[in-house]
Amino acid sequence: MKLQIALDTVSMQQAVNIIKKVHKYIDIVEVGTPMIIDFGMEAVKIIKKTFPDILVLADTKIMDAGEYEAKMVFEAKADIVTVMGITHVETILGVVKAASEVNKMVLADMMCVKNLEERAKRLVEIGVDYICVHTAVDVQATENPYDELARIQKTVGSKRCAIAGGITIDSINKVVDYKPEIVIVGGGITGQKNKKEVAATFRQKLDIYG
Ligand SMILES: O=C([C@H](O)CO)[C@H](O)[C@H](O)COP(=O)(O)O
Repeated sequence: MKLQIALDTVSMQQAVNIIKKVHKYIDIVEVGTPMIIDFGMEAVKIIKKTFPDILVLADTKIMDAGEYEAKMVFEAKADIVTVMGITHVETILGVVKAASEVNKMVLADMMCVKNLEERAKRLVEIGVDYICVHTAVDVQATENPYDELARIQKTVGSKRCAIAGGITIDSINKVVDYKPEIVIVGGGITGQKNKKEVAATFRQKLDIYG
């Protein structure tokens, strides 16, 4: 399992400082959607240049103009781009086309998708690399992604699963049994005082379960 740290509501300097602290424990850095709105693809370029050995995911949450927008993301040297699983197949096909041309990857964010299993199968068929169950920040007070993880793991297998949305060191035990390929943690690390120690604990948990 890969640990992805989501950097959402931080400045560029804060982002670099956090990555320096947790670098040895994480596999993927997510340039979160708020950072992309704030800094654009410069955020991706700076992080990729500063930490060339870490995979960078740009959480663009593409909904339209899939090929065009994905090309911009890969030109900025991101390794993974996100597209909304609920959007048109044509848009997702465009994102997949852009990724395949540069041997990069696509994660589909399944937020708000109702026919989860059916849609997940279709997206894998058309070339999406990861299917991410995701509880939006705005509804985390009442919802969580764990039931959807169980459903998606059964549908597409652990290697194609990703999960995000309010995961903490106290809730990681609800995740590891399903062995999702990518475990995405934002506030569960960035919102903690002892970010390095918490990241190390997440790493230890994921490594125990494989
Ligand atoms: O994608 C995200 C959200 O939509 C805000 O952009 C977050 O990166 C994702 O939810 C992970 O962050 P936490 O929920 O704080 O773990």
